[in-house]
Amino acid sequence: MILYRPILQIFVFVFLFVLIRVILFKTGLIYSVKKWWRIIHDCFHVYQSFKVPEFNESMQENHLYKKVSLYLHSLPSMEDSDFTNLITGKKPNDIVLCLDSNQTVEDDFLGARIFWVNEQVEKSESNRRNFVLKIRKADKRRILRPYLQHIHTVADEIEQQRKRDLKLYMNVTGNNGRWRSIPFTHPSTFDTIAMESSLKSKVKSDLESFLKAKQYYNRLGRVWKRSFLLYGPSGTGKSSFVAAMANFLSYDVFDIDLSKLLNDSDLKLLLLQTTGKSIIVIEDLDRFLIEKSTAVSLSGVLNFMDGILNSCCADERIMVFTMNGKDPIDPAILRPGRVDVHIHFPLCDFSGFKALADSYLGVKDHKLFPQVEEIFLNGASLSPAEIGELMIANRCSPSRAIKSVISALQTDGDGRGNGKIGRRIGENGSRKSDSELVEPGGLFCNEGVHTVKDFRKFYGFLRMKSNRNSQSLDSGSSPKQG
Ligand SMILES: Nc1ncnc2c1ncn2[C@@H]1O[C@H](COP(=O)(O)OP(=O)(O)OP(=O)(O)O)[C@@H](O)[C@H]1O
Ligand SMILES: [Mg+2]
Repeated sequence: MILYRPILQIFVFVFLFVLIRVILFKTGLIYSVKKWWRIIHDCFHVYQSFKVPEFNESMQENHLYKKVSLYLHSLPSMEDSDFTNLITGKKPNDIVLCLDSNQTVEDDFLGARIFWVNEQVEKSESNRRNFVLKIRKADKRRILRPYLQHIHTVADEIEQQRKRDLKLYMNVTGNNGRWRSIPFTHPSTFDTIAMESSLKSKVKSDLESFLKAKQYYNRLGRVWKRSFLLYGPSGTGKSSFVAAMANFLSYDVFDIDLSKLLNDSDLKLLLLQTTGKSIIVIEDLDRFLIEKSTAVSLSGVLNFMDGILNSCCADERIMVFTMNGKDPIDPAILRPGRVDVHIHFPLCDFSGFKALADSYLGVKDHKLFPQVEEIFLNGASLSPAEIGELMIANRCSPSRAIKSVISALQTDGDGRGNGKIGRRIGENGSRKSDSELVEPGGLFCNEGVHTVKDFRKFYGFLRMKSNRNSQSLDSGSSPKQG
């Protein structure tokens, strides 16, 4: 009888509605309901799948795979997944979400629902990974292309952001083995370095295969590190190469200045404070070893090179040592295991000159090239830094730039390629005072530096400036570059 009364009916209805709502939301049953609803709904739709494999048929990396991975890991819906992995990020306090194998992530684009499955196929020895995109056939024509474009854009932005966030750490005297960091903004990439292209590709694939070899190193009982020795005369691109490696890997750089360390334990302390996914650099190691201008003992350096100190850290480390020459160095220091990859940075030859002319002057061929080639064949050579600066100084006129390189090769560069001269820029004690006389503004077009002597003054000035910068790091000056 009571139920027939309309007011009570409404009251009971509202009460039940609120009760069901509270139960659904409080218990999380709403998610199950939504899921079932979707399953039923999907029965009335036809889906189409697109696979994005990690490698193509010739086992080369599929760049789209990396972009999709970056994109998916940035989706807010990752947090709403039923199951996902939590791992530590690049910085010690970072926790990032990481897709689990066969996990499905949902995305919305222009009103269409899209599903991504992180597929892992275990085939005998090798693990194959794919992302599978599932999209309704009805939505495909409308959204597939713009959606893929959207992924490209977002992934590129994330990549840029990551690069922007890279840090250059330097050790500072009297700071108890502590690091000081500044943003790492060095623009050098493997593309901007004039070097044999096959060597560049080898280094890139060496780095990539090292990054994937964590389990392999573990199985062998080895610390997951890879050491590179970059050696060659001054101004041949060693420091630029380190920067290119960091940009390629998106790794932070820890630049250890041995002269600022007070003892071996300082070095240990510094190493223990480095984070994973980083490049640890010691520049001019030969100078420290020969001149003994550091308080760190040889065994301290060797322990560092062996990776014993790094063994407490599971994350990968790349170590890079630069030297002007490895001849005066005890071969034990450079034995395999301590240094895995040796890369020689020679003075410029004709092909290096052409690469520099292409990037600095935008000139692929020129009527003066045969003359330049002949001079190189006669054994003349200059460092890429010297040639590069002459080109920058005369960049408004490629002919004048090439002529200035020719005259520099004929005067200062004669025989350097044969090691007859081989003098390092900066060895000359009077260089600093010379360099102060040069106005950097005077380098530009028309008033350019035309001889290698002028250039050396300028280069000395840059080196001196960069030294000043690194000394005044505490006051937040720009990073040491080059
Ligand atoms: N192979 C190269 N390709 C393009 N640019 C180069 C190359 N080598 C040197 N340079 C240019 O010359 C300048 C000096 O190079 P860098 O500092 O890398 O030389 P380096 O070998 O580290 O010298 P040093 O031994 O004196 O430290 C940089 O501005 C860089 O752009
Ligand atoms: Mg250098």
